[in-house]
Amino acid sequence: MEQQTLVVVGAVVIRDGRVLAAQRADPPTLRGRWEFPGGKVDPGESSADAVVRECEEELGVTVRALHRIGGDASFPAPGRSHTRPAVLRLWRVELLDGEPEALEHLSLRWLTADDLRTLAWLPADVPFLDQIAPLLAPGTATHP
Ligand SMILES: Nc1nc2c([nH]c(=O)n2[C@H]2C[C@H](O)[C@@H](COP(=O)(O)OP(=O)(O)OP(=O)(O)O)O2)c(=O)[nH]1
Repeated sequence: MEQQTLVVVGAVVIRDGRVLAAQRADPPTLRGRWEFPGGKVDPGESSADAVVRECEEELGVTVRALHRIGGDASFPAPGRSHTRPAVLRLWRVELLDGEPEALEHLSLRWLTADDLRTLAWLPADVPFLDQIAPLLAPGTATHP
């Protein structure tokens, strides 16, 4: 039987020329790697709704989904979902209320264009960096 694709959404939050990156706490194999905050789309949920929900759960903030950035990037599905195809889908979001906090991550950083390449990203995120860099201020952040 054909398996339904697992869609993971990531939120691209940009403020003052910097994009928010989040450092994973788990699972142990991914701990310490960087990603865009987000997670799996629930059955029957739109990816836009999922990115809003995940920002509330993981960062404690209210956002509005604006538009997608790039296409779907395939990656090996996590954990017990490994027999299903999986894709990462990024949404640019607008921060409406709250200050992002690392409620489920090890840490958060606001990155300039030059900072972007210095982190150990999850592999599926790397192809998106070329599309995100032009949206950011150049230079290295003095306040990580
Ligand atoms: N959130 C997020 N996950 C990513 C990115 N890139 C990437 O490969 N992934 C992978 C890591 C995980 O294997 C999977 C997302 O799983 P997750 O554990 O964050 O999902 P979730 O928040 O729904 O968690 P859970 O309910 O299953 O515990 O997608 C990214 O930029 N953001």
